[in-house]
Amino acid sequence: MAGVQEREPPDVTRPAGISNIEVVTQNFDAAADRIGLEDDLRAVFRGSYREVQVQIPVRLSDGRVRVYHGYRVQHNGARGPYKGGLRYHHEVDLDEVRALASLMTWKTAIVGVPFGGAKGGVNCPAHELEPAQIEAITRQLVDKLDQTIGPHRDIAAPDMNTNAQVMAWMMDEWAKLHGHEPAVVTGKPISLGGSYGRENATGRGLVYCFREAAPQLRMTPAETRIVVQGFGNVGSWAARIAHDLGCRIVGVADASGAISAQQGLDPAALRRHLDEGGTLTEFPGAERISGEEFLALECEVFIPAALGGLIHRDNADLLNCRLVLEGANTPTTPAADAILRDKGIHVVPDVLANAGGVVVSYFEWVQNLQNFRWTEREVNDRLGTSMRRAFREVSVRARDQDVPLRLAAYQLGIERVVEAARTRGYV
Ligand SMILES: NC(=O)c1ccc[n+]([C@@H]2O[C@H](COP(=O)([O-])OP(=O)(O)OC[C@H]3O[C@@H](n4cnc5c(N)ncnc54)[C@H](O)[C@@H]3O)[C@@H](O)[C@H]2O)c1
Repeated sequence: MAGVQEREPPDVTRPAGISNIEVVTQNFDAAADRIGLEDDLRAVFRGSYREVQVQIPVRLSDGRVRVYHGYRVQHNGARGPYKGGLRYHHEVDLDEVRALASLMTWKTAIVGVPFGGAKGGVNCPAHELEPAQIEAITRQLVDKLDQTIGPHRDIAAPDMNTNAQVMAWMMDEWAKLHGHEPAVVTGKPISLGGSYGRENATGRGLVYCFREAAPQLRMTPAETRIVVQGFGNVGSWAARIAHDLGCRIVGVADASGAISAQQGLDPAALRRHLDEGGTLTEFPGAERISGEEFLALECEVFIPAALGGLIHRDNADLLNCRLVLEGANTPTTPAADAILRDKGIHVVPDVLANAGGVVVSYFEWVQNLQNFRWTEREVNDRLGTSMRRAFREVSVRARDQDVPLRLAAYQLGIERVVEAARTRGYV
């Protein structure tokens, strides 16, 4: 299939002029071509099984009512209950949620957890809203998705601008309608049945992937400089865990700007600085740099952990690293992927690299269903086992077929989902 062309992005540090759904569809088609997936089956997996859109009116502090849209897309449930995060962001729309739901289908299959793929979102400007308004939006969303979600139907988790508190409100609202059932969401606070290790699982999973990839690329933690784009849950935990391993964090960007520190910065101190109300660019001991300088920072590992589409046709050539570990979903467009490949930069794709979150979400769900809590050590060890196995299976496929890890990962994921759907008689 001819690739979808990227439109002109506004500047090199803004997302690409190609949507998440176009990126996911191109990646899916490339893998479907390689495994020779028939056109009729392709049509099933290119679309979603169920898409729900609800209206969420909220009264703001100025007394006006503002109407937001809430979405839940269930892409495919052949391998188990639907599973996927919930994103609050003013740019959320149905196409973005569709793309992220489809990614979840392949991701759960690649790491071997028995879930299907789903995603949800509300197009609200989360940073401008009071906690009480976020709570009201969350409770309305659960009421309106009452028949769509459930512990054996569709289980939500945090994503951009949602957190353990939002999951606690979801669980509480669900309990009013159906009785106490913590397994309806994952990523909950520990006090409400959350799992040890869930909060940092995605970042930890990224570091497990780094540990697998490093020997193949002759890298050692002590000689590894890391640049992190996005310093929220995923980026800040990946930075802290990699720093503990001995890596040097030499650049960080968030929505407010970018900094560099060739001698390395302490990501735990940076997290505290931000939590106490400081801004990234005022962090002591680091130099404020432009978005373009940030992308061009010399390092071994670049970790995109913010929005989709931030590495695209017009800025991929700036990257000055040996390995991209995709913490964010769809951070690299297909055109950028090709540019990175030509530059000899390896990419551990989102569907593998950031799967640690859904793996530990699965562990949390299992613990909730068993009413039994594992220790943090058990959770982290089991996460390591899952990530190592997935990384090795994808690497073997990539090596045997001489294809990039992304293509190999999608092929494995699609094959597993198609097999489950066929065996169940769904297709
Ligand atoms: N939270 C999880 O468990 C999880 C799991 C898998 C994938 N992801 C993906 O990881 C990404 C980040 O998720 P999160 O939960 O860490 O979100 P978050 O809201 O905690 O953090 C997002 C970070 O990105 C920064 N950011 C936003 N726009 C930016 C820009 N243009 N340039 C640089 N930084 C920018 C924000 O300032 C913030 O630091 C998303 O793509 C999400 O889908 C998250």
